[in-house]
Amino acid sequence: MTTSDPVPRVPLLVADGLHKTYGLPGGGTLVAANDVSFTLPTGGAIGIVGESGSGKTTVARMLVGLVRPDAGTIRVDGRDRAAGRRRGRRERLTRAREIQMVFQDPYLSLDPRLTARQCLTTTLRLHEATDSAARIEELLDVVGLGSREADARPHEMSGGQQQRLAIARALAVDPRVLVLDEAVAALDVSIQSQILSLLVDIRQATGLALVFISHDLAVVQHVTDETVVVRRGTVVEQGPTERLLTAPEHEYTQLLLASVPRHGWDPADAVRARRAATTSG
Ligand SMILES: Nc1ncnc2c1ncn2[C@@H]1O[C@H](COP(=O)(O)OP(=O)(O)OP(=O)(O)O)[C@@H](O)[C@H]1O
Repeated sequence: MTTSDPVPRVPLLVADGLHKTYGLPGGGTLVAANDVSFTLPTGGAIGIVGESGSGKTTVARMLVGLVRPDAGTIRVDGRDRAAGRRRGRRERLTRAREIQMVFQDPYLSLDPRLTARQCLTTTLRLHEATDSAARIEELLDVVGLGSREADARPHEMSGGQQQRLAIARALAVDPRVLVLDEAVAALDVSIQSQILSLLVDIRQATGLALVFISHDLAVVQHVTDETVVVRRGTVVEQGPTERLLTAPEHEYTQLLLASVPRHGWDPADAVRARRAATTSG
């Protein structure tokens, strides 16, 4: 795995000034995303990192169209994703093909009644794509699922196998961008690394661009070139992932880094970093 492979510079995805405020049940409002902007080149990979509640999922859901921004635009290949919102089924399918999402909990996102093969067939038919046996075998092969898993239902698979199927389902429609929201957070570390290296391989083989969302800077480093650090809905730092890991400028990024357990790690460092980040607001 490497974070230094050259990527083409053509902007594929441009998120500009995304803003989202939620109404709270007891009255009042909460700003979950405040002027969030970033650019993803064709075949690039960007991380969105922050602690729980920092607004990462809100940004992910805006990208795929599950949450409507109050302000801001999302463009893929220069085309505003909000433009086709009110049009028909074909337009919706086109939009879905641009950006696909993989969620944290594959079990909840998969239909429990369908085998892996049936899941992929259903997705391909929905998108009016070729649902040939060869295409399904190809997708299963890309994510490393064998013939046993092909005929298994989600409850007969491990968490890692379920997440592989969720990735295969997302890839089935040949998306330009894959958004992964805490996609490895629920998996144990050895399975996490398998899925991360699978993503790196897929990106290299297909030129698929990735938006990789995680609370964990250590995880993001394996798959991304650039990272956006979000705190309470606001971008506090953004730059090459390697630079953020070696020379983080903002106290909050320093806190995230200090919180990653590693060789010689002292939890007291994380406590000190949190104190510094809290003092700085
Ligand atoms: N539908 C909603 N209505 C009201 N508040 C919401 C809604 N969705 C999210 N929030 C709030 O917005 C803030 C950002 O939530 P979001 O899920 O985007 O953060 P996150 O960084 O993805 O956190 P996590 O990693 O825990 O999922 C949180 O304070 C959350 O409670």
